Amino acid sequence: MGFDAGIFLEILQSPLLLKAAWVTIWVAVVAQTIGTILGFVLAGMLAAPRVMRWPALGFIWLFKGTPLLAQILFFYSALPQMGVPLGLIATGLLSLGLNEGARMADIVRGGLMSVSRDQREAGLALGLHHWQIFLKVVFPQAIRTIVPPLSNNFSYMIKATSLLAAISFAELLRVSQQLAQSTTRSLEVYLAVALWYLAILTIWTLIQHRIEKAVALKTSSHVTTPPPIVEREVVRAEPGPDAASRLHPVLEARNLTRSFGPVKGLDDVSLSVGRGEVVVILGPSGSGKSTLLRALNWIEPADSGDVQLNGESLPWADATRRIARPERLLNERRRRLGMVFQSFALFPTMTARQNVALGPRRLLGIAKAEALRAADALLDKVGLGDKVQSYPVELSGGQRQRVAIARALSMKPDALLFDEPTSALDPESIGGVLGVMADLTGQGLTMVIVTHEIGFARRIADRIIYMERGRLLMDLPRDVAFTTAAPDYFRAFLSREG
Ligand SMILES: Nc1ncnc2c1ncn2[C@@H]1O[C@H](COP(=O)(O)OP(=O)(O)OP(=O)(O)O)[C@@H](O)[C@H]1O
Repeated sequence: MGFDAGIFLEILQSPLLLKAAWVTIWVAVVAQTIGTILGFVLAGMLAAPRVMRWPALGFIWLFKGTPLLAQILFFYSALPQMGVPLGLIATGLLSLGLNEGARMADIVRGGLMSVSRDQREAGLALGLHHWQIFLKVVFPQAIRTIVPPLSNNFSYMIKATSLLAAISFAELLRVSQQLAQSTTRSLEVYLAVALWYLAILTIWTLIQHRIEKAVALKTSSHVTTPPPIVEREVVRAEPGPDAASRLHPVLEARNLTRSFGPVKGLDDVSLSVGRGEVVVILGPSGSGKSTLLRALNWIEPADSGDVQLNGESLPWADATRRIARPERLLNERRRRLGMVFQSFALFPTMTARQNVALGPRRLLGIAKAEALRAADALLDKVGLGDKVQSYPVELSGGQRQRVAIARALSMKPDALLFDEPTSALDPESIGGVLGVMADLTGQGLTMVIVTHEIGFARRIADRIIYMERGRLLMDLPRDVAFTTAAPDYFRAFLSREG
């Protein structure tokens, strides 16, 4: 008997299959809901003292360690014999729901653990109750980690309902078995059922995208109109014929622009940094200093302009025609620029020496023993010879930042970029980090430093750059920048910053 398209279409739309599809959907939804709630309860028990943890562990062990079909048959046949008669619907929902609870417990636990401890501590410090911290702080963040695997589990749940056919539950598979027997058209019937499953799962995939979008971190759609630009005279000292930025330019930005809605993060910024120069970028908060530094390293995209490293051009297209750069090209470029972040950004699962040795080992292909030896030497250089085996969590802020500097140095970069390296530090640690940076300036390294430490800039910079509202307004040698020859707006900034 060959395939008959007419019969297939008739079966596809048959009220029996339609009803069975509906049963499949609601059973999956209710079982998933039971499983998800149970998952949260079990995850809570796992985080509780031992007396609560053991029953949760036992439950998970039992339900994850035995086949779902065996659990369904147990609830269906063994429980009534033990004096607990369950109806067909209860058996189906309970077996799928309990099994899912065991699977969800780990997913929920992973989600809750993904929220960093300082978020809870910040809530406690505000005086929030534990349940308020959970509802307002932890849950909204954890849910972003929980939703993708939860959605995946629900897709599995839709298919797992077919196991209920074993206890004659009238879901899609069971009904199709009956239809195949009564019509003797198994090819058309099973094809129709497969299409039904596919349709349900496709709709679910679309809903899943919506949910993931809804729980993703929001960016504000509020558009602020920037205050009108105050016209300022741009003051740039023309570099002399033997200036490093003219003779040996390492890093050059040409006409970089970057807009965030109506806000101009970078407004036609050009600058050239010569080999061995120490350039400090100053400016009020929000003036575009970090955006510039990140664009120089291709971490932040620019709308247009060009960033040259040792004369090698890597232009951004204009705003309407962004060029997709091959990742390999960008990585090669980034490897030649070391970057130190405000928040240290050390890898928490690695010791100080592993953090420092990672780049040379993995990217420069240096042998492990040699990379570790070099890492120890660099850590010694930044005053952390006794901390090579410590993990980031065991180090103070200042020590972490010094490891970050050693890590940036480990790649022997052409230039080092510092993005407010001391802003997250207490006054005592700031001195140590600035001391290490000051030492580096004496070693011929090319450095671009964004900082609010005016005194430090005054001591170590070769050139001072001043930015305001995304514009580079001043570029002067240090000796001139801190004199009365500097423009009024810069001197006003210095007196404001104290
Ligand atoms: N991802 C973003 N989305 C929207 N606006 C942004 C974004 N990043 C930066 N901006 C805006 O661009 C401007 C420049 O920001 P940037 O972080 O570069 O300033 P900054 O000079 O480094 O400030 P600070 O000294 O406070 O760190 C600011 O007005 C900021 O609000």
